[in-house]
Amino acid sequence: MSTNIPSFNHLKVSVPKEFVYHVELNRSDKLNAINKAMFMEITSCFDALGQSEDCRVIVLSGSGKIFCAGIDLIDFSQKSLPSIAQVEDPARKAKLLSELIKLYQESMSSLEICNKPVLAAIHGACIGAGVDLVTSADIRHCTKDAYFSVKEADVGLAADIGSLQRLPKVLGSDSLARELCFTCRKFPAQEALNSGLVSKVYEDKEKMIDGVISMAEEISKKSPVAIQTTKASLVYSRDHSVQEGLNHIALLNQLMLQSEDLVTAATGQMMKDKNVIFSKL
Ligand SMILES: CC/C=C\C=C\CC(=O)SCCNC(=O)CCNC(=O)[C@H](O)C(C)(C)COP(=O)(O)OP(=O)(O)OC[C@H]1O[C@@H](n2cnc3c(N)ncnc32)[C@H](O)[C@@H]1OP(=O)(O)O
Repeated sequence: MSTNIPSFNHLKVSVPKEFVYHVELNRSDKLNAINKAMFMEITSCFDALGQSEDCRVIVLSGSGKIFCAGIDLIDFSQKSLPSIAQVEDPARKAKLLSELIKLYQESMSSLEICNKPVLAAIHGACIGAGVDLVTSADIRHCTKDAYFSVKEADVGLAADIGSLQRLPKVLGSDSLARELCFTCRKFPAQEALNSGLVSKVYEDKEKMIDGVISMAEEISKKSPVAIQTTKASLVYSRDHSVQEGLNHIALLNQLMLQSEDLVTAATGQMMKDKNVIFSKL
């Protein structure tokens, strides 16, 4: 299997199966707290994997004790904010803050913008920016010891990098989303499963990683044209009317239905062939 694996300081990228990339948050000594450098690496990583024809599905997990302890509070409060605080003029200060927020937003959104499905595997705890990150993923599974916490209000800010926008849509309950955002309470695995935040709970991390990689492998064997177009349509349709979504997919498929993948896949189905090979995309 010929693969191009990007390397980063705070992310570990591996290829457990052909076309399946595994991205691990890799700052376990700080419980994978996300500092500015790591925010930027997340953007670069998902942009690169979105472009790579060797990558069809991405698994995202955290190394060490927990999935993610949120934004790196030391980096944020002792480096990023003080450097902006030195600027006196409110308009110029606001411009710098806006750039910083947008940089963090872009990082979290890079999972959603990425044209490959992103499967998040969450263990231990998923706090603050961790929730922003996983609500931007396509599929979430967790271990039975996992909990989630929209922690921003506890650290004195309104969440501004995705949770307030995506969580209500993921949960389907505006009341529950507001409860979690206002109280910052721990939201345990079983409740996350019952409310649809995750779609599967595993006994432990090892079983979860095996299970999620196996699902990723299953998806990776399907037509990349079909999978990437399906993601584009699901993401678009979530924020548009049914008719706008239908118009969008009609436009995409007037192109994609011309792909060789349609004939290859349909022939494979008719022949009951489980090992259909699709060209790289
Ligand atoms: C523009 C703004 C954009 C985004 C904003 C996002 C907001 C958020 O993300 S809000 C959430 C912030 N995170 C937190 O409030 C969690 C803080 N951490 C904890 O509460 C605890 O660490 C814990 C997760 C409950 C785990 O506790 P424990 O098992 O006792 O481990 P610790 O000894 O506390 O931590 C080990 C080690 O990690 C460092 N660390 C943990 N969390 C963070 C963090 N968020 N930022 C920086 N560092 C963190 C902790 O300091 C320890 O480091 P040592 O060097 O070993 O002391």
